[in-house]
Amino acid sequence: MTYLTVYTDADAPETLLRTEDPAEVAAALKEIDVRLRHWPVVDGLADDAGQDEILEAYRDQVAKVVAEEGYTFVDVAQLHPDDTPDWAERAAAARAKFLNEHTHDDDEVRFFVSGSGIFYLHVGGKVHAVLCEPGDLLSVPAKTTHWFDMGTTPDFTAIRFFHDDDGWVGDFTGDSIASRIPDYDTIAAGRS
Ligand SMILES: CSCCC(=O)/C(O)=C/O
Ligand SMILES: [Fe+2]
Ligand code: NI
Repeated sequence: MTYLTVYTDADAPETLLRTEDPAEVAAALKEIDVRLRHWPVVDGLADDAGQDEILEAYRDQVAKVVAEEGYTFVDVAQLHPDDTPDWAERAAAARAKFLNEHTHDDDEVRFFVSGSGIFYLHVGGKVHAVLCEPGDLLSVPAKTTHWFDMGTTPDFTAIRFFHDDDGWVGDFTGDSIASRIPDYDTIAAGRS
């Protein structure tokens, strides 16, 4: 279930809202032109399922979004804890890639197949921290300033939709706001 926390973007951010109520979450996101939909989760997909198997499992839903919204490239981003010696290093590098505020020329449309992660949407003096979980399809308009935190122990699989065949391209704003807002680990731990 999606968990939304809203903060002010002040030097000392204040919490304005915390909710898991689906209607409240959807309404708060609609105010900033962000769309949240839900797809039934396909059972039985292993963490080590490959991209083709994942896309096949959601073939009909993906095809509908592609047809309706004109995406030309769809991929799967995923990271799950393993016992390889370089896991901690790879996890930290993957986390760091998205951890500073950035924009995209394309929409950010992501479907959570498994695990979780938080999209922080910085709009109109507020930061909406959207903790996405399996079944959540989040659509963020192009140019929205945002960042993403997968936490110190990343564990997620997400389908991503692009209008650009180059896939993920981010423009970093240089704003340090991400360092002032509670991170994934803090928000997840404080969720009651
Ligand atoms: C959960 S998908 C990986 C993160 C990503 O694609 C993005 O653009 C974060 O801002
Ligand atoms: Fe992004
Ligand atoms: Ni996992």
